[in-house]
Amino acid sequence: MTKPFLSVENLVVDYHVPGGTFRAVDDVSFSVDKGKTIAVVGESGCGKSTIAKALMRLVTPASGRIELDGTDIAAMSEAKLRPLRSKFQMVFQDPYGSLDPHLTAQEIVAEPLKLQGVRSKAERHKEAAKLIDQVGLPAKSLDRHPAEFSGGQRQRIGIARALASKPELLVCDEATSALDVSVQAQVLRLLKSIQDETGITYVFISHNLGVVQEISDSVMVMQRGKLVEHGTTAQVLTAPREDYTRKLRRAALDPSTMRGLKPRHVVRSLALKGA
Ligand SMILES: Nc1ncnc2c1ncn2[C@@H]1O[C@H](COP(=O)(O)OP(=O)(O)OP(=O)(O)O)[C@@H](O)[C@H]1O
Repeated sequence: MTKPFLSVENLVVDYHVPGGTFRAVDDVSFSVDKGKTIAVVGESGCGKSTIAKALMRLVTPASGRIELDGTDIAAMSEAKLRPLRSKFQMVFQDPYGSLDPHLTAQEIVAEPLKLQGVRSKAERHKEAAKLIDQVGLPAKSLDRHPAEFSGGQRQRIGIARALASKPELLVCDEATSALDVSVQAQVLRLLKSIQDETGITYVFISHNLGVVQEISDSVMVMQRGKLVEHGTTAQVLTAPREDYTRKLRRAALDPSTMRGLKPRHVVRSLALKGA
């Protein structure tokens, strides 16, 4: 059997808070094979973004292992991490806030290439233009600034920037949540086609079960820092084993929380009701 591309074992993440520590992720283990997508779901504050930050090593876990292609990065020093950082990248929820407003789209996408040691500016810009084309933006986008793009287009620039360093793992933290439903569907299609082409592995954080159903092969459900259920997307969404997952699914079916689901998702989600 081949080893999973990402293997997380007994991950614990603590935050320092006044008077002590707060355990945001408590003994969480999961794995995902190369070229597959795992979704992380759960209510607000359950620890989804903290898992993303730990995978990116933006926070240092208190304990546990994060094996990326066989290398444990959980406790690695920044100096040792630096050459590996291009392997794992992140796409954020806010496509505007995460892009430098003073740079053009081409400069934004070219920047990671500088960090990777591509010395020639012409070379960096050529590669950025290729990536901008790959994410479906027209060539005339190259000289524009973030303010001149729509939310969906900005998210495409964020994806192109994340792909510039040819990562093997992309963590998408609510990457489509700020987008309206049709644009959300386009960005999901884009992510899927990139995965088909490159074999990239995704960790997809979302509160939207419709989106999760669309993109992921497996789902892990978090509650108050703990992993409560983990299985294939079909199993977790159609035949959840845990009450908490059933509650999340019911909440997703509630018309007041349906905003953000495209009609196809609503139909599918409703179809799940009888399952
Ligand atoms: N820097 C921090 N210091 C202290 N506590 C934090 C910090 N960041 C997050 N937390 C706490 O850790 C818990 C998990 O937060 P996290 O952002 O991972 O949740 P989440 O599931 O991503 O939530 P949301 O869906 O609202 O983004 C929350 O209780 C949060 O208040």
